[in-house]
Amino acid sequence: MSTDVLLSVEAISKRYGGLQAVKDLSFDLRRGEILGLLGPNGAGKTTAFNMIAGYVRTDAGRIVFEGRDIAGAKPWAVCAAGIARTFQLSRPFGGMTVRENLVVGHLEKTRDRAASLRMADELIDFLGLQALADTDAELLTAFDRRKVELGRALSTKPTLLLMDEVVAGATPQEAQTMVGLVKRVRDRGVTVLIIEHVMKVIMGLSDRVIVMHHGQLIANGQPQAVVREPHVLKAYFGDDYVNAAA
Ligand SMILES: Nc1ncnc2c1ncn2[C@@H]1O[C@H](COP(=O)(O)OP(=O)(O)OP(=O)(O)O)[C@@H](O)[C@H]1O
Repeated sequence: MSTDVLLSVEAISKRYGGLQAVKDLSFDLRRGEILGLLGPNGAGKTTAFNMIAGYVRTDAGRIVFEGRDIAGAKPWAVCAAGIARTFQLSRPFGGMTVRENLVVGHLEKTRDRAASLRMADELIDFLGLQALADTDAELLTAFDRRKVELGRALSTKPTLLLMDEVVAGATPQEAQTMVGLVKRVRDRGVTVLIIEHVMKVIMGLSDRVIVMHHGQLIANGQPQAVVREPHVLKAYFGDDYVNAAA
């Protein structure tokens, strides 16, 4: 892993009416790392994520990607700059096969149909979806739809991939498969920022984790060390847990 900073989030904030969803959030993402974003429900993770992806406008702060401030850029411009995302709820295009779903994102960038088809087949192999390549994506299991979702994000050839809860509702075996896939995504040279509730998954996957609580960053470091910090335990489990553990 290099120490080269790919993304620098600098004091971003977002308020919804009386609620400060994200407050002065700053962190760096190094090229080639898998960074886990943790935090209890309502901590502001999805809002922060959506600000980076251009789906939510920042009230303040800068989001510097490859040296350029992209705060306020529209989702398509963020994608064109090299940032792709997956959604919590996978929504492949129905009425289109798995292969067609994977062609679309790439075709938008290149307009080269032959190259897009080659790339789709390469992604189908990568994701282990060979047997389902010609199946309507709407007919897939929830987990296979998630794989297609990942494939669609990868089809745009991102430098940075933002992943939102990729193992929600998955069986332990499926979660294991997804962890392996995300590691191989990184091995392809893609940097990953991942929101995940399942602690075991994030611990096994992340090079580093950051923790949000009430819209603010409360921890940043090695997964094993961060989850032992008393204020992180308190944010997750409340005072009783910390007192009981003491
Ligand atoms: N569009 C919105 N309008 C008003 N309030 C919002 C909006 N989006 C999020 N919020 C509020 O902002 C706070 C942060 O929400 P956010 O979804 O970012 O948290 P989260 O950490 O992703 O939570 P979860 O783990 O439950 O997905 C919450 O209190 C939420 O209710």
